[in-house]
Amino acid sequence: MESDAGLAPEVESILAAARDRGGGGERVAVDARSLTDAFEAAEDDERVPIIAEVKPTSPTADGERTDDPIELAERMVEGGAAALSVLTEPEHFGGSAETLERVREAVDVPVLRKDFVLHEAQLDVVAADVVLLIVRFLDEDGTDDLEDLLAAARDRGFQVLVEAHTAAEVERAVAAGADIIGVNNRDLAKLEVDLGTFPAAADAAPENVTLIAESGIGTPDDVARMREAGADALLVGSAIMDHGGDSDVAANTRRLTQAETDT
Ligand SMILES: O=C(O)c1ccccc1NCC(=O)[C@H](O)[C@H](O)COP(=O)(O)O
Repeated sequence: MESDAGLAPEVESILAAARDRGGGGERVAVDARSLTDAFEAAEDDERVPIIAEVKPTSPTADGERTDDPIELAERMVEGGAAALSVLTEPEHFGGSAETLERVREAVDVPVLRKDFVLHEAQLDVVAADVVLLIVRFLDEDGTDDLEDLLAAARDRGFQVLVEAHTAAEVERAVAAGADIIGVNNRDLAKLEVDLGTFPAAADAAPENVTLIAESGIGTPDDVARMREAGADALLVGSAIMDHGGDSDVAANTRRLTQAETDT
């Protein structure tokens, strides 16, 4: 990859580790649980479609959550999560492929693999229902192209969440053929969160794209703001995990999944 000028040191470190990480071995073949069906089921049940993230820690977290990730995942589903996201990045987020595998066995909702995939071989690490591809970190020297990775992921049976941060990146994702696009409110260059990001970028996506608002969402008011701006679903980590605390992740999830029904 070219120079990472302008990236926060933590992000440079994440990308350096991702470049060094190899792939799995055997080619993965997935019979994926449908993410859009899970969102529809949540809507039918009057739950806000939330992807709750099992994220033991992160460069911006206030501490670590050391409870059993499988129990956390099960409690998130009890709280109404339509889907789960599991960090598999080990060095900065405390994740692992093994955790994802165990979570996916323990729950029946779709599971997103959250990692920094730069090369096709890195898709062959673990079966998940959805994989993440981040526009900003692809199409650079030393990484595979977004289009090629999207096709390689679909060939293996994965659904693909393509992550953007600006309207231009949403357009890039659409041009590459993405049908599920996340707009990250966290600027991955500087690690700053601005909830104005999703509303500013969402209009660049056509109607037929499933749009997910990511990061920095913590309250029912934040849920309302993202939904009014066109979010079909929301990805929430820190506010549910309560890093450094020990609050009930089922209650934390329920507060957001019930945001449109509680008065
Ligand atoms: O969360 C971080 O600190 C972080 C740092 C560097 C790169 C990526 C990072 N997060 C990835 C994510 O997109 C979030 O885990 C996800 O959207 C949930 O965000 P939040 O609800 O704010 O925990």
